[in-house]
Amino acid sequence: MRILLLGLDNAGKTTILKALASEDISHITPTQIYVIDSSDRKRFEETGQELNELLEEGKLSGVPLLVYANKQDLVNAASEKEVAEGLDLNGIRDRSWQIQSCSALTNEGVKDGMDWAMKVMSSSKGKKK
Ligand SMILES: Nc1nc2c(ncn2[C@@H]2O[C@H](COP(=O)(O)OP(=O)(O)OP(=O)(O)O)[C@@H](O)[C@H]2O)c(=O)[nH]1
Repeated sequence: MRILLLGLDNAGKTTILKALASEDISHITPTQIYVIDSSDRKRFEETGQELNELLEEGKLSGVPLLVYANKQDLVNAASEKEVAEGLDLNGIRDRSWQIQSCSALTNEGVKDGMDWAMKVMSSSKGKKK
């Protein structure tokens, strides 16, 4: 049971981990979770490039991807749709993926992302070697 929690510096990974610590995540299997600081638009291109490199990593091939559009509590946060467009997520065709807006600070949306991860992993159980 493994989750990769990735993202640029300052995206909110540690804060999401802390938010998740109060949730039951004992049933999660390999899922890639990518964290975006939705308020930091000038780094969308950089974070998109990093994500694309990860998607090309052979060891992560086919691994479901959850993108947390974090820091939604900030007034200047980009919406889920804007983040998806900024990172060209609609071009991802080789795996299940989902974007989830959240605020690790207020805990909003964090569990919804995990619920998706659990659902997608339980439905793909047995399909992987
Ligand atoms: N407003 C707001 N701030 C957040 C949120 N999540 C994280 N932060 C803040 O953003 C900063 C970076 O958060 P971290 O959780 O340390 O980010 P990280 O991705 O672990 O950063 P690195 O250790 O640099 O890789 C901290 O000041 C957090 O308090 C959020 O949802 N909303």
